Amino acid sequence: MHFSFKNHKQSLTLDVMLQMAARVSIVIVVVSALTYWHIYETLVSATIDGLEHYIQERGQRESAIFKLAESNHQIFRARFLAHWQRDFFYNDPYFWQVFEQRPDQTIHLQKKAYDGYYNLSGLISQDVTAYIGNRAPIQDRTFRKKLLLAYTMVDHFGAAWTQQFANLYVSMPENVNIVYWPGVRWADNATSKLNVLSEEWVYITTPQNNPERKSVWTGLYYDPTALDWMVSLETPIDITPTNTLNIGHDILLNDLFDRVFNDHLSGTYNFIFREDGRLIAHPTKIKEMDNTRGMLMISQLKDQQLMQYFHTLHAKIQKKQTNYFIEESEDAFLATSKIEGPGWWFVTVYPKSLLSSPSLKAAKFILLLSVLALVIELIMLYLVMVKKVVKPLERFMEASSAIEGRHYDKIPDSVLPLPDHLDNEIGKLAKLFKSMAGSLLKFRDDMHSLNQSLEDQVKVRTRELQRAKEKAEKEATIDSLTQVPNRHSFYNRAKAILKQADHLGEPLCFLMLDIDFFKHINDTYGHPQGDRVLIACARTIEKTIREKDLLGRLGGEEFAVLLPNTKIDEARVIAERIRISIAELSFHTPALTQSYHTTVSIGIAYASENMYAYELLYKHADLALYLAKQSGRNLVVCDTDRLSARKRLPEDDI
Ligand SMILES: Nc1nc2c(ncn2[C@@H]2O[C@H](COP(=O)(O)OP(=O)(O)OP(=O)(O)O)[C@@H](O)[C@H]2O)c(=O)[nH]1
Repeated sequence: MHFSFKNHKQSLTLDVMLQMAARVSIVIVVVSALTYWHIYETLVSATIDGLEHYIQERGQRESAIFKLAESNHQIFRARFLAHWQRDFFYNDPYFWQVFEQRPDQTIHLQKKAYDGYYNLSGLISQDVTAYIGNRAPIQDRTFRKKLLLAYTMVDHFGAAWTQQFANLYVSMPENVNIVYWPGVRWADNATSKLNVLSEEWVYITTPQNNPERKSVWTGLYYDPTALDWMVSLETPIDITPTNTLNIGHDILLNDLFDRVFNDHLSGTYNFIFREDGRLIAHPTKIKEMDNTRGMLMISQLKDQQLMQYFHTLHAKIQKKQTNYFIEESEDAFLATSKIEGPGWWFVTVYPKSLLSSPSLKAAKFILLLSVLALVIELIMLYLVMVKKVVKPLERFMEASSAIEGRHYDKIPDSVLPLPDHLDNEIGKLAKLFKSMAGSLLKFRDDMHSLNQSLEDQVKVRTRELQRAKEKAEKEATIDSLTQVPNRHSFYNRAKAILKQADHLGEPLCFLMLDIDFFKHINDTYGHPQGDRVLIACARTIEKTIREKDLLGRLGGEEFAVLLPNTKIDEARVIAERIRISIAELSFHTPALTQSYHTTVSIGIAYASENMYAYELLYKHADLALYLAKQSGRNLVVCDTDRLSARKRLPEDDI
């Protein structure tokens, strides 16, 4: 049997597979989405932890140089004041051995202070230049003492600190600057026009600009002498409120910028800004910074993303007094740490795409694996469904078709095997199906037997009915006593014969017989004897007439014989033969004590031409019989005899 399916709803396997595929697909999508979400959240958490460590360390690292500068200045100031209070050794000859006055009245250190010479301690002094404006109070011994102590300390400390700093200098409000700067003869070419008080690194230290008298930082600037980005730390030393000086460090920022730009986590970038919105370092804004010589405000840049970062971080800095934190913006995590000293903020921009990308990759991988697993599962399901469900169902369908075709025996006999060996529901169904087919088979056989039995009964009953019918018919047409046609039957048959004779124009005779004195026999010998006489007369008449002749009992002791194709003379011969045969019969009483005889009277009517009517023949025969009775009985009288006798008999006798 072949089953074809127009669509999946007609195939159990396809339907189940499609439904499963649809539901599992939803699960796969949900699982993939959850995987993405879980990995992303895990990565975010791990990244934030890592970033906190990173930014903390990075902040400390980038702050180190600035903190060192501040530390250096504290040491320098303490040492300077200590020397001053202990009345630092000073004498003019020594002062003028290292300083010199130029024609423009400005005072400089002698060239040897830069080129190198053995000082009073026997050590080499070098790399120091100095400029003292021509209006400085050089006549003031205290001023000269301040200059010499400052020079001596710059000479001593400068060499120790050049590893980390470009230089060390001391400036004074009297238009003085003494600089230790290897490789840079800073003051050599300075003329009287130079006023160091106009420089930021000096004027920010004045009591007006720095009333708290603490270390202060200049802004970022590009130093044309050093060809480097710099920031300077200035620390005031107040010998008295009016006698002051400042220590200065120029901190080269190239290394810092280089680290900002190049030392970053993979996929991230760093930038530095100042709390007031000034951009200190940014890998993509170098050109703008050069153009503005380090005075670039973030708001000047038309960079919406950077502005957003700044606003986010600024709000956070204002709110939270902490040196490092992680802030989340729309598209990135902003790991931020304060750089101690100049009050800058170091920011690492960690794009969220760095996290979403691996999360998406993992989710895609899970999705791919799941789809692969689904395809394999569907193939397995298809194979299992075909083996475990479809094949058994096909067996059931074949078996059902067999039952529909009434071939019940094919199932219990396992011509169409059902999976009744299985222990599951299909196995149970198969057993039930087989049992049902067995019941149907038994029912069919029972029905067949019952049918056969009914058919046999019907046959028997039909035969009985036939016999009864035949008997009834016979009883209806045959006289039960004499077994010859009764009056009614004789009449019907005689009419048919008469009709045929009339049609053929054949001659025909009608005999009417009546046993003589029959009442006497009954009365004398009993009614049963009378019956025997009637039977014997009938048998005798039968034997005497021809096969084509028709005998009938008209009633009582009266018989009639129709003789077809018989002329009157032939009829008379037959009638005489009957009369004689009966007369010759001998009867005995049951006890054989007596014997007796009987006779018959016969009337003959002849049918010819227009005489074929039964009633007419009957009447004529009856009249002839009457005449025979009247004439003495045991006689044969023809109708024609009666007519001739008529002439002799009165009409009333008829
Ligand atoms: N045993 C017997 N008697 C019958 C049967 N049918 C009629 N009978 C009797 O036949 C007798 C006829 O008597 P009747 O009509 O007087 O005629 P009959 O005695 O023969 O006198 P005739 O005909 O004049 O010679 C009656 O006694 C009837 O009871 C029958 O089937 N069996």
